Amino acid sequence: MKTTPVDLADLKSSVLSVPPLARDAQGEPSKAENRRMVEWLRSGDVTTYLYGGNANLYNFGVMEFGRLLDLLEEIAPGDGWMIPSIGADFGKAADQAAILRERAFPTAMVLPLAFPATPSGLASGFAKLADISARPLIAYIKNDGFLDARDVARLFRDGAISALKYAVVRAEPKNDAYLEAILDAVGSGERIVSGIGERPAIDHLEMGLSAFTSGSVCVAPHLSTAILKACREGRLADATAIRASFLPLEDLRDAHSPIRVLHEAVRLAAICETGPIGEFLSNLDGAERLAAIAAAARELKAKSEAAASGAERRAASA
Ligand SMILES: N[C@@H](CC=O)C(=O)O
Repeated sequence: MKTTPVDLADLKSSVLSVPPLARDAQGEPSKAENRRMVEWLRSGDVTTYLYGGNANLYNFGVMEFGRLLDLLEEIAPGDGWMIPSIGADFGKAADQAAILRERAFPTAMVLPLAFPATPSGLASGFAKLADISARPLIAYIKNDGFLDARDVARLFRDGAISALKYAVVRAEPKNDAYLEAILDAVGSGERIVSGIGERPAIDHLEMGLSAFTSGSVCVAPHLSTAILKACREGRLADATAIRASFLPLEDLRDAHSPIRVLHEAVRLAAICETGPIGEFLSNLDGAERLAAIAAAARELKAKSEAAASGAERRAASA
């Protein structure tokens, strides 16, 4: 597992997968099933695993946190970068940051608390959490104005954060005054990752962001990696064509809850048995809805497998 400080190459080198957390029938995180998830991602050259919203860590207890960190260490590939999340409220985040201080994880992401919180209160809280954990953290902006752009720049300068996950949904991702203000204040997008999956990722990379996070990468890692690679090589038409394969599943995620649909999609595509989704959420039901998710997830996974075997064939004949 990567234990060195986060550098620019770490942020650029892989899609940042945001996996669901597989749990057993008793609701305990399952080492075997989460390992299957990570191995499938690794087969598609995905080396970064960010356990946050899709893992329902918003509702994960402090007393279980150490055991989760143990599990993440155990299932991490040798070159894997595991990123746990802390929070969302300050008190829970501070308790988790104290646990993190004793561990080798290079960073953790702070889950966003929209209420009760103010931009300046969040900025000073982030600095305290970085002190408690003794490492720079990853900030996660999901709502307009969550943090002041100048505070984001200051948190970077002071070493309180090493990256920002930017996830404010816009009808037109390139028309985003808040993101522009953050980019102006920080001076570059090299430590900012697009945080809303494949849909806005190409536009965000064009705007200078370094990479993107994704839930659906858990179904189709080879294709998501191909989007990142195509963007890096300036093949935007190729990236856009590959992205089209993700839209049926992304549409279902947007319609019925991104977290809940992903949890079932991974199971229905036979990637791993995800089990119960965790407290304060409930697994999706409804035969018709699950059938639609299964069809979209299986088709997307099949395309990822086809891309993988095409790449293997090309490598063998080269
Ligand atoms: N929310 C997005 C990106 C991850 O944070 C997704 O699940 O695709």
